[in-house]
Amino acid sequence: MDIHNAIYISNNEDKHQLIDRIIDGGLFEGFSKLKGALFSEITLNQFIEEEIIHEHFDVVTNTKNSLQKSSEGERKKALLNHLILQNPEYLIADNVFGNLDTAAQADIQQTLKQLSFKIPIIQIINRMEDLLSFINKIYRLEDNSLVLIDNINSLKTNANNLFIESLPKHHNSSLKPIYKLVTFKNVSVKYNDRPILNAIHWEIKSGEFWQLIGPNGSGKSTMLSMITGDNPKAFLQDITLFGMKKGSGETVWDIKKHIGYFSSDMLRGFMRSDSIENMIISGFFDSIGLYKFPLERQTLIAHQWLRILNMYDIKEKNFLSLSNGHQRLVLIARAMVKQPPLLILDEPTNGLDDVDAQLFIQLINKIALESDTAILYVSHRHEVGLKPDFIYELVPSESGSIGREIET
Ligand SMILES: Nc1ncnc2c1ncn2[C@@H]1O[C@H](COP(=O)(O)OP(=O)(O)OP(=O)(O)O)[C@@H](O)[C@H]1O
Repeated sequence: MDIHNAIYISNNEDKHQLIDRIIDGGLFEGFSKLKGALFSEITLNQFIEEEIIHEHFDVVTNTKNSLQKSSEGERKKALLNHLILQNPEYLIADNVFGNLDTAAQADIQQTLKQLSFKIPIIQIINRMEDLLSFINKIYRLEDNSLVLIDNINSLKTNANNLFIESLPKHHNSSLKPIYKLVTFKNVSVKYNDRPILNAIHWEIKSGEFWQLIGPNGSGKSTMLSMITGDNPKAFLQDITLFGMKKGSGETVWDIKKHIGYFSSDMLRGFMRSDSIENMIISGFFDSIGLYKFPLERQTLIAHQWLRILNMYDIKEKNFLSLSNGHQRLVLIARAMVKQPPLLILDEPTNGLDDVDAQLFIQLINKIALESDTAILYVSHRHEVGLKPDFIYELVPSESGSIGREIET
């Protein structure tokens, strides 16, 4: 019946403006008269804000939790069901698979396919592998107009190896070397009597590169929050972090000084205007944006990172003027300047386009190869080119997820 369109955009394009133009009917004729729905993280964030302000929730998840307390996957499924119930006359589907595991992807794909028999769907994509099977036409934006793409392969680009400079040599003498960074012994967690993690035994040692995988809701974020010190449930467990037994009087700062952290959510709502250079230096102070005066040594290390990223010449530029992909590279440098024993990357490529995702992966592999920092990379997506040493998988069961190490 209907024609289903996709628009391929890079991280340099203004997605909000694009969505507004679709809704106004400026890109596809007749849409201004129809009632549309937007399946996007933009809509999800609006509902989450509503929940916070009004303390009631409109969108109900499978587990009957609020969106705030739900996993990313649960949120997306709940949002799509909610939107369909509003009987839209067309749907804009943006970053459909971001943060979804394989089973949830198949589920959402199936729901959208059913919907495509009834209403037109416009998909906004920045990863070609995310293209929905029923899409008839693919466009890209050129000078604000849509240009039809005849050959998908013409979009495939290779990010060349751009990070040539070596990483700064070891200099962080304030932390004593620790071999076992994270030890979980028999860790089990429940929320409201619902078992989430079941007897997890896991260890991350110095310099190791781990990927943590598991379907939506299996407890990956829960595991991370117990490492970063943000989850009170960790106090009841046998967990040792950076040589300190959990609950032995350690402060959150004792833990955080060992960790560099990046998540694709970090910049949500970030508006502060600061230079790229200051953004990197702020990693020494665990702030986002610079509020203190740096030491000369700290500035020099930040300059080394600017050269690695090929951004030295633009170091005075406003961080916010960079593309989303380049902002993430800067935030990795920010997380790395203090040479943390552990770098945590939580769904780091969510929302990146193909080229920027390749660049990002290159930088992470380089850090794994050239530094003593251990890496914990949490993601559903199998990233082509990512080279972890070990994979830890959470496998859900009635009595909570069990963990196992699988072949890389
Ligand atoms: N504070 C909380 N109160 C109640 N339930 C919670 C809370 N935090 C998480 N949960 C539930 O625990 C389960 C595990 O959530 P978690 O976010 O750790 O999973 P995940 O593997 O990170 O999922 P995703 O990949 O979808 O982000 C989910 O079912 C979630 O709804």
